[in-house]
Amino acid sequence: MNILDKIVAHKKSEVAAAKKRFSYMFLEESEYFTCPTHSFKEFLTAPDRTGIIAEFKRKSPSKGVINDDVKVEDVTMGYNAAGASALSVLTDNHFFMGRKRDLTKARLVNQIPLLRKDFMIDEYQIVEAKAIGADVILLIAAILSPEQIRTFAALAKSLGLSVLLEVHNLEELERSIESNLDAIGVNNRNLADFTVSVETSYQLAKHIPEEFLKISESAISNPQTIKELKQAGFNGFLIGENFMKEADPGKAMAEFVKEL
Ligand SMILES: O=P(O)(O)OC[C@@H](O)[C@@H](O)c1c[nH]c2ccccc12
Repeated sequence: MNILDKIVAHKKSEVAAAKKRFSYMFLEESEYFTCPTHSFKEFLTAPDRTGIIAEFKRKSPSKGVINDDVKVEDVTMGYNAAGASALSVLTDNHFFMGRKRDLTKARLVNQIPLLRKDFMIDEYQIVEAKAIGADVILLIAAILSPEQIRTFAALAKSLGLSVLLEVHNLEELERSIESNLDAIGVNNRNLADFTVSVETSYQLAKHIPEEFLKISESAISNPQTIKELKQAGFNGFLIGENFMKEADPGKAMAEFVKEL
């Protein structure tokens, strides 16, 4: 079993347990449930922002523990002050040491789009994303059927959430693309074996229709790469480890942004 299969298997049992403990009705009681969301498109195309989607990630299956010594409020406020267009917070606990509570803590102190970074395999998680304060959900093409992508995206839209579809190759892109998506993210990391190449973004860019935001995800560690990705038509740049590996990730981002 590759890592992605393991994550999905674990996620299925996690979601089944969560569903038993908290009903949909309970989720809908959240104060966030009726709150208006921040538009991913608007913030990513705002001229006074960097296009960077800055990620809070303590640990990953590929790198192990990256940073377990920082507070989510401090890091996300630092990212925001450094010009992040959006924030990404891992909520998977078993593989990434994230918590749903991390996302809600980031929500309380930031007024820019907040992406729930998790492995969505069930409608319940989308309703839950809204209830914990997210603005954007991630749908990973590698683990979802076109039918699931369609129904999950429609549900997200009905809740006012933006949808980021993640693809890693042309086949995933072609089978998954549909009108309820807001952004297409090209993951430069192959989630099945962890190899990374920014080339993946350049190769797929021309196949992404104009109407969708283009995001390049993972393995970005150099401001020059962002300049080149912008030239290739990318609007957004998802960066995690390069900032999180530093003692003060917000400060690391502020330094990085000076060279853009
Ligand atoms: O830390 P990096 O290499 O900058 O990557 C960030 C982000 O793209 C990565 O965390 C990611 C991309 N797609 C995912 C899906 C699930 C979990 C994590 C991810």
